[in-house]
Amino acid sequence: MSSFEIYGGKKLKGELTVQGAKNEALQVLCAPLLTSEKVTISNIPDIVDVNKLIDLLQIMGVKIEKVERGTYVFQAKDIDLAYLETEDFKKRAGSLRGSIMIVGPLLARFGKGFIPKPGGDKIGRRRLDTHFEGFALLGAKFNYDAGEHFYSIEAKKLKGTYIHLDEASVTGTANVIMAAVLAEGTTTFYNAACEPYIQQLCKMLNSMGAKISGISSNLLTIEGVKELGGCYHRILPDMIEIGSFIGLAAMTQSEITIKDVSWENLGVIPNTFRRLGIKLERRGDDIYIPAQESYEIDTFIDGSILTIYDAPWPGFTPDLLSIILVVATQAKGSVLIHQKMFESRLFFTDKLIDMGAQIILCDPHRATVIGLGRQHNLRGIQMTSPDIRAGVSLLIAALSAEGKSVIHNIEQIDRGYQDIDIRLRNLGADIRRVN
Ligand SMILES: CC(=O)N[C@H]1[C@@H](OP(=O)(O)OP(=O)(O)OC[C@H]2O[C@@H](n3ccc(=O)[nH]c3=O)[C@H](O)[C@@H]2O)O[C@H](CO)[C@@H](O)[C@@H]1O
Ligand SMILES: C=C(OP(=O)(O)O)C(=O)O
Repeated sequence: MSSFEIYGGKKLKGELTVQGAKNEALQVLCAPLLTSEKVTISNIPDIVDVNKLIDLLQIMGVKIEKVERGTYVFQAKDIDLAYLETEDFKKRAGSLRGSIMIVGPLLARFGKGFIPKPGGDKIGRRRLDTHFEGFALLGAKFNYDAGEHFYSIEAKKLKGTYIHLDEASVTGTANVIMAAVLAEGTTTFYNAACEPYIQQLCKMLNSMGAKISGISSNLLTIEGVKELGGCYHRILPDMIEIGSFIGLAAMTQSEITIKDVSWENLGVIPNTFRRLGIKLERRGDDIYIPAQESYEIDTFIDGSILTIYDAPWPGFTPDLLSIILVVATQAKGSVLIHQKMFESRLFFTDKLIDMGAQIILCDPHRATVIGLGRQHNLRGIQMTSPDIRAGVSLLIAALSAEGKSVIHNIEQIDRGYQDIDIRLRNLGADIRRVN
């Protein structure tokens, strides 16, 4: 297990280039399974989860050619369906969340799909009902082996229909869309998730020949087509990484420019950080964050304490709430953080409390942060990263803290942040990877 050793309290300065979005990559990497033609994808982040999915696709029979770092050509001509019932498949596919999205394309093109209980962050219950309810409405039969935690699904033919999912699941929506594009007839899909990840997937599928309308809304109309062809697709910059960098700049009182962020795809993210009192400017397609001695949390209009909570897009993404929470620990004022979607994502606050932060964990979903307003600094400690976003939040806390911190289990951070230690060192951070 590797660790980061950090000596905090240094102001950083410089420019950061954003990697391609992890959660978009995990979706669009599954789309080449829908065609026998070549699909080129660029801006693929070089991170553990994405590389695991690329390896899995290759073992399944997809021909993969690396053009350069971040750009690959995929061709799914001969897929080894028998491999999907092996122990090796179960082990590999079960080690990340994104593997679940191979099921929709496999079902649509080959009439069957298999998946073990997928991995990903242990941040609370993460059900898959929406995925399989959607497939079942399209006419598929599914079977769940509770002993083996193994899902199998089958359909001779998928038929377009009206689908209204009970919740706007991100990966569930991606999966059902990829099944519906090759179904016979029209699918009307209501309560679809519409994160930029999904919008990007839909645009990519349309350039492969699919007929999806309503993109960026929660009502999609998908006219099934007989087959799809190749395309070129470029992944957007990772909005979660962008939010993490805004938090990093504020916490470490650093002047940082985040390059080429694709502003129009950031939704409420910049304004949510502004509500913590953080100054940030739009400069072309960059975000400029000046060095700020202090920042003060807004209140609601009536003077009551601000609440920041997650919601499906266009609401605030749950993946940035841990970052918001850590940034609030050094603000002036108080804020209630309400993590509605996941019930185990706020437990990392005990580490921040050990570092000297003032936080009341009200229940598994809610934490009140009473900002220190720089009255005193956080202090470095030894800690273990429980999940990807808590991991980066602890990293930001450590970079702002006095003295030495050690963060263990950084595999969690490597799952989603490419070369994070190298990029931080380029800004002047004192961070070292120890194996
Ligand atoms: C690989 C990937 O893309 N992972 C993302 C994806 O996971 P994933 O697609 O697994 O998450 P889902 O969108 O299915 O749902 C996440 C959780 O939120 C709850 N929920 C969801 C929708 C809703 O309207 N109400 C509600 O309460 C679900 O019950 C579930 O517990 O979306 C999550 C929610 O944005 C992100 O945290 C993950 O980073
Ligand atoms: C929860 C996350 O990832 P995953 O769904 O892959 O576990 C995340 O990216 O914050």
